[in-house]
Amino acid sequence: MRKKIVAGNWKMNMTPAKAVELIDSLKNEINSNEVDVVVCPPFVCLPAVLEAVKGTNIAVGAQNMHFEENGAYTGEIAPSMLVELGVKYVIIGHSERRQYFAETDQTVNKKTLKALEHGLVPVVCVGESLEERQQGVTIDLVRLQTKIALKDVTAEDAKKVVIAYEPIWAIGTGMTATSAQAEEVCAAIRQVIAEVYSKEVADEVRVQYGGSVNGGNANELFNMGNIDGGLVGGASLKPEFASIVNYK
Ligand SMILES: O=C(CO)COP(=O)(O)O
Repeated sequence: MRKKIVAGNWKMNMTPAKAVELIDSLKNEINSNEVDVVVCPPFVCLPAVLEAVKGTNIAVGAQNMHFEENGAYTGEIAPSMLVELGVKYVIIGHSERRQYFAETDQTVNKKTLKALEHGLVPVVCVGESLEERQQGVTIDLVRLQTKIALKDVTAEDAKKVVIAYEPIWAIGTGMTATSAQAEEVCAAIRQVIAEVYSKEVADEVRVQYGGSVNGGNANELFNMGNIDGGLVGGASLKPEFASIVNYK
């Protein structure tokens, strides 16, 4: 049985002080061991958040990292820097990074490989735009994004990867995908993993849904057979995040 995983992507919000306040308000509400809980603050908030979550079940992720070990990449963060802090997860290839920061399926693949090499769990984001959905290419596109992200990843490593299906049209819009739409694509992601690796690997990989998840819709979404939790944006900045984690 796959353990559910609910992650909060804070995006470019919060300051270290505000981050600690949020963790303090969440930590008494989040105490179940049934769900893996992750918060992904901005880089500068990581030390404060890592300190604040000590003694809780909340793990910490980063929102991005570079695929090189170190070097002349002004403004970038290397995997070893995250590992040394105690970060366990890293979001890779969020649609906002693909859209605004020129990330491609190829850089997503390089980052996925590098994260795994460093023992970080990559949360690889895939998903279609509204135009692509209307063109009927959602499944083809998401299959391709998943395949390229996992190129050269071994079967053992692939089991550790989390895939987040985030339809771009559902992000920050309040237009959540229906549970049937989300389930269809998450099932297709699992199917392509089975084709590339095996059913055994596909059965272990966790596939999240992201896009306007909130306290009201988490329950229905997360109870679908192929949806193993969520990647939450806006609602992860509020105490509501606890009700998403405790969705049952
Ligand atoms: O992009 C998202 C999480 O990575 C989803 O954002 P919202 O939950 O704000 O729609």
